[in-house]
Amino acid sequence: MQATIYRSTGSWYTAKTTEGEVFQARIKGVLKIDEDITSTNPIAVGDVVEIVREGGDATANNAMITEISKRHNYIVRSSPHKKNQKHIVAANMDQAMLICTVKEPRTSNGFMDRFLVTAAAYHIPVILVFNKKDIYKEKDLDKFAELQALYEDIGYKVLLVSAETTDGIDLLKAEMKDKTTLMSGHSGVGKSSLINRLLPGLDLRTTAVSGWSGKGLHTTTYAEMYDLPDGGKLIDTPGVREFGIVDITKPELSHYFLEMQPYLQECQFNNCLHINEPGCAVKAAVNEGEIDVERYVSYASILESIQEDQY
Ligand SMILES: Nc1nc2c(ncn2[C@@H]2O[C@H](COP(=O)(O)OP(=O)(O)OP(=O)(O)O)[C@@H](O)[C@H]2O)c(=O)[nH]1
Ligand SMILES: [Zn+2]
Repeated sequence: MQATIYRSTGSWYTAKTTEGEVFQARIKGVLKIDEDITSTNPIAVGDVVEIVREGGDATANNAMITEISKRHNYIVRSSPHKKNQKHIVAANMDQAMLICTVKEPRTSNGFMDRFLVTAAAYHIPVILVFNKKDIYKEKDLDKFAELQALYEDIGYKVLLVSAETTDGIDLLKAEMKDKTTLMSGHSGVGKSSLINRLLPGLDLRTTAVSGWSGKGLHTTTYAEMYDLPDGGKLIDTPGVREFGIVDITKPELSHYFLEMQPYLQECQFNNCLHINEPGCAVKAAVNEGEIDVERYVSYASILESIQEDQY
């Protein structure tokens, strides 16, 4: 039977068949995976697998996973447990939503750009969802408008919602209908509150943004997939602070800043990293205001964080 992984807790997986039957499944032997990736987890949420009911008992919903289908995409981050190893967060998504907010606690451009770069590298379209609209004062709305213009210009969709008042939630639902959407965001942005709006009855725990630091507490630990009531699936990811730029090399990086792409062929040197090289078309575009300065600052900072030995 073909099934999709909805949850993984290490050695056990929750798999749902196309008919909607739910199994607790585990891996039989060593799975052959047709990918050039070694990760700490062989199977991730969103994976499509072949399962066989265990022990021939038609009443027990235990199963063995015997095969895994080729992924059409996946997103990885550095393993939380093992240094220099990758952990597959989720597979087979149609899109990702990054939940952001301009206050309590404000999402930095650097954080957004890292997420956008990672998603671009894995060919996953991103929608930026700004939450907590209800508490935005005039200056916050101005900040939002500025960010909306910046990211929409590059080609990203940007939404403004409130989990508190449900303002904008219908638009969010419309974007998710019949698609598999990964939702991410740093702790405290209101991801759990939004998911509770999308999946009434689920009642994910939400935590008040903790004390003086303004940073939320982590309440979620495992990526998990849910069926949306109006069609489509939602993948909730743990309160990841940052998606690592695990697989990206320095020369590749500018390709994932989508607005830089048209200039890359114009640089004098074809291995230009767009920092100090003469005749750099990217820097010229920044100086002429065609590329946003803050995006360029993000670029330079991510470039610096990429290990030299990967270059
Ligand atoms: N004013 C306002 N507060 C909100 C909104 N959405 C969430 N919050 C509050 O923000 C805090 C964090 O919300 P959560 O839903 O727990 O945030 P989270 O992103 O899931 O955080 P983690 O569970 O730590 O990953 C809580 O105090 C929520 O009540 C909103 O739209 N407006
Ligand atoms: Zn250049």
